[in-house]
Amino acid sequence: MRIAVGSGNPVKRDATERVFDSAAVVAEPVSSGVSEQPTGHDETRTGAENRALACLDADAYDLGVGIEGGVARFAGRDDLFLVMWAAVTDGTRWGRGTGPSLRLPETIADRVDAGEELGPVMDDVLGTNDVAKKQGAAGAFTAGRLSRTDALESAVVSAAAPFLCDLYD
Ligand SMILES: O=c1[nH]c(=O)c2ncn([C@@H]3O[C@H](COP(=O)(O)OP(=O)(O)OP(=O)(O)O)[C@@H](O)[C@H]3O)c2[nH]1
Repeated sequence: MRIAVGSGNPVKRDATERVFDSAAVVAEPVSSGVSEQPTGHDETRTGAENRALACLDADAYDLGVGIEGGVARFAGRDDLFLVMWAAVTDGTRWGRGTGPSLRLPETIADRVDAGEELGPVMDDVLGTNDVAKKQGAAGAFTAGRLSRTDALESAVVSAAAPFLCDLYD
């Protein structure tokens, strides 16, 4: 079984390795086909699906895993959340799932609403470099209690459910 994860970001590979046999996981950086900072669940989910399919096809893998971070509001509410979607496919069957949603502090939400990408905004606010490849916004907002790898692991294992449980067949 060979499994591709469609990103060069090490936290996405780590999250995928926690769910599947780690020796089988290969990082394949691919395009998400959506904007750098996806907005809304639909665009974020589409980015995860595009990555899963693109990396599956990159080198005849058995499973492709796509992970996408985005920002989204819930119906009728003003506050903006960091959300994360994962998709898993073998080319025929699909699994999709989300990780936790974390409310963005207002000053950060305002900058993302104005068009900035969350990762660079977080680096600017925290005085860090590439925080999205380390603890992530999730780690910063939870004082290290929930790293980005932890959060993305939840999304990947949720998306993997149809490949883990025969009730979906
Ligand atoms: O889901 C997340 N959990 C986090 O804790 C987190 N911290 C920062 N970000 C940022 O959210 C944007 C979209 O993420 P993203 O998945 O499209 O891209 P990425 O740049 O991280 O990786 P990739 O494009 O190389 O695969 C990017 O600006 C990331 O920096 C997070 N996203």
